[in-house]
Amino acid sequence: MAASHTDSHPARTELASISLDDLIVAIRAGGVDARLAARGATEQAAVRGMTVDSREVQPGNLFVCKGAAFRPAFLASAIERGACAYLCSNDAALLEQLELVAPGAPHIVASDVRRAMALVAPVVYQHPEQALDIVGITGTKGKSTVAYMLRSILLAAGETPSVLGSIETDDGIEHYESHNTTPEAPELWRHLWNSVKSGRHHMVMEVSSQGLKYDRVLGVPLSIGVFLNIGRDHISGVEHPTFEDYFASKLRIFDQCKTAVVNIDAEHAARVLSAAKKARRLVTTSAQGTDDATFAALNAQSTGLELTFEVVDRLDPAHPQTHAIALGMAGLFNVDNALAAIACARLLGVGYDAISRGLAHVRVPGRMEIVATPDQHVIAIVDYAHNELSFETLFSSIKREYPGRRIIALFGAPGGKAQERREALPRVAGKYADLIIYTEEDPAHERVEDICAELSAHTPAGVEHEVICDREEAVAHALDVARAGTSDAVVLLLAKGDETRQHRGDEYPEVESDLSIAKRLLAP
Ligand SMILES: CC(=O)N[C@H]1[C@@H](OP(=O)(O)OP(=O)(O)OC[C@H]2O[C@@H](n3ccc(=O)[nH]c3=O)[C@H](O)[C@@H]2O)O[C@H](CO)[C@@H](O)[C@@H]1O[C@H](C)C(=O)N[C@@H](C)C(=O)N[C@H](CCC(=O)O)C(=O)O
Ligand SMILES: Nc1ncnc2c1ncn2[C@@H]1O[C@H](COP(=O)(O)OP(=O)(O)OP(=O)(O)O)[C@@H](O)[C@H]1O
Repeated sequence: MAASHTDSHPARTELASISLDDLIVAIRAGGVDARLAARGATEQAAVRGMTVDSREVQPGNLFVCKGAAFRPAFLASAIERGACAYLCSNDAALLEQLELVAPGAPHIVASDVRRAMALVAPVVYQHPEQALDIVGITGTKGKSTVAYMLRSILLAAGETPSVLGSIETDDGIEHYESHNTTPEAPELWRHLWNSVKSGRHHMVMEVSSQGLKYDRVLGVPLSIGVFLNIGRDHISGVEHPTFEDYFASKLRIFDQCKTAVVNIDAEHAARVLSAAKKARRLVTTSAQGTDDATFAALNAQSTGLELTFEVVDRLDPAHPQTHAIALGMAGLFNVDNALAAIACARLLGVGYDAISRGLAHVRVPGRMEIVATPDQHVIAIVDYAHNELSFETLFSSIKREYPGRRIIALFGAPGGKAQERREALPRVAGKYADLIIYTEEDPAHERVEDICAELSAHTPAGVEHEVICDREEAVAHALDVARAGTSDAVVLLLAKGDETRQHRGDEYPEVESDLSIAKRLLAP
């Protein structure tokens, strides 16, 4: 997919200036009303780049005034930093306030400022999508994992894809720990532009339900849209009011993708498949080996240190092919994720040599990372699972993958939020674990002792458990207990992944990550 249109595109290194009139045309073409104000000053208003954050304004930027927490002072500061014009909503009181802080500044007034900023962003950033294959991945669980798997495969194939998701943002020019899974439209288009500027051909991005609902990805053409799974999550006053709203938001991914990749084993698959008809092409995956799927996995097994399976590839139905895959991660659910990554890679024209190498060496930070003693008596797994849904998936998978091993689980619960986890997590872990160790997990303004006492109180009767508030000490103790045991053990270090900070009070002090402690103590 990539090479055909990428190679025909000339290299671009600098953004051109765009007139406000051109931006108005783009907004109106997208069905949003817009008008230009302070026309007399517009000769100076040649736009180069744009932003929604006054703290990031560069000279020549268009500044977008939007948001619940927006203050006119942000515009004043944006102008001071060199913004040449602003975009705002058609609200008389707001317009009056903005005129006071930026008298005579040229601006565009739009009937829907969120959609308007998404409509102008591709024009400001000179349509970088024409030179990229953009892969969008949505689902309740597994988005980051699939993104990293696909990146690893593309790297093995000699490409350097950009990545945008909940863990990191890397577009070849900017590289940082992400704030949101899917950024606001102007930021997103800047990352697409940077990708083109740095000579990249692919953007692999996680697409959150919030991103879809609030038009952050409006107009971003996806070569491939992946729908992994859907479960109850992100339902709250500040996210989605209902499961229906959450589900419907996620299904919007099919409005903008050429090829849809759908996991047909997931719950609600029939509705997902029906929505996926909007895409020009449908490709399906199944880890249950079904003959109906375009990509199916057979004989999935864990060796303790890796997962192996065979993939049956029916992308060309007349010539199905089967390949052996080894994945350097734990968790049978990662076969679902690997199939999605394989499907994307194949659609992008990558062969099985690079697919096998990419998957064998993939590392997804803090997700099902394995550290073992040389004799494999103790296998530690660092994972990010932190809610009921991911605990249930993780523990049931571990029980099947490591039959006969003693299961020692270590986790806590965060302070000041998600109160129900204090009942749910011990209940789920208690069904599978032989020993649970409760410890610190971002206590914020609560006492770790109190949170752990609540977790202890909800532990099912008869399940052995301990409290060790100092997380480093707790991890060391879990590994010591496992090492000293007569039977082989798997130690699950949960919920923090490879995070290196604890949220204590208003501070975020640095701590050693679970992964680093496990490596130091088990495999120095
Ligand atoms: C704080 C908050 O709740 N913000 C939500 C709100 O944004 P908003 O447009 O009203 O903007 P705001 O946050 O009130 O800030 C006002 C504006 O002032 C600007 N500003 C601020 C300070 C300053 O000095 N100068 C300045 O210019 C800010 O850049 C911003 O543009 O309304 C938007 C929709 O209308 C939400 O997307 C957005 O969610 C924030 C970004 C957020 O973190 N949301 C989470 C729930 C989220 O999106 N999560 C998903 C992952 C979860 C999933 O899988 O669905 C994600 O994609 O990250
Ligand atoms: N396909 C899957 N099905 C169920 N659980 C999964 C799947 N993939 C990963 N998980 C679990 O979810 C956790 C988070 O995985 P990942 O970061 O890939 O998901 P995500 O969709 O990006 O999540 P988030 O939206 O929370 O950032 C993993 O640590 C693992 O426990």
